[in-house]
Amino acid sequence: MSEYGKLENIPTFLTVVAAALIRQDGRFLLQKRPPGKDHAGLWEFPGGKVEAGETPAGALVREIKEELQLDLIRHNSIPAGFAESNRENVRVPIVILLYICRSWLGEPEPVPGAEIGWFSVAEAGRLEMPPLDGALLKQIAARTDLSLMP
Ligand SMILES: Nc1nc2c([nH]c(=O)n2[C@H]2C[C@H](O)[C@@H](COP(=O)(O)OP(=O)(O)OP(=O)(O)O)O2)c(=O)[nH]1
Repeated sequence: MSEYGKLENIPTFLTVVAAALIRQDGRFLLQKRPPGKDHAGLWEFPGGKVEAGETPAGALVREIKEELQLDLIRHNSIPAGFAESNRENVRVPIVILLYICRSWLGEPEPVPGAEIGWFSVAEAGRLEMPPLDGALLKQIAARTDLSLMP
């Protein structure tokens, strides 16, 4: 947490950053949220909320380190798409910015209670994911190199 505190306490939308960490075989990492958090049991792209004072790219580096013990190489994270929640049905709307990352340092290690796996777009489409992730998957699938995988 930065010294400025949580943006959740201000009536605005929240910016969330997330990464599609794509392995050489084209599969990307998803993690299953541990019990007790929002979206427990659903598969998600690793990431989290941008904190006050951070840039989205800076927040991505921090979140990926916190959640997976990986060091991202900042210039290798490419914006890949976004999704936003509908203002109805939610307490605080969010905008998720998705980046594609194809290189990093380290081996992913999930936080206690979380599970990780590597999936093609087709495989991910069969997992239980939060509603906004369907839109993110479609944007990844639009990349021809990934959409052709079984
Ligand atoms: N990381 C991530 N969050 C997602 C995805 N899809 C989706 O709807 N979300 C939502 C869930 C949460 O409302 C929000 C991310 O919040 P978070 O709980 O991961 O954020 P954080 O790590 O900063 O956690 P905290 O400090 O609030 O506990 O975005 C996704 O694919 N990845």
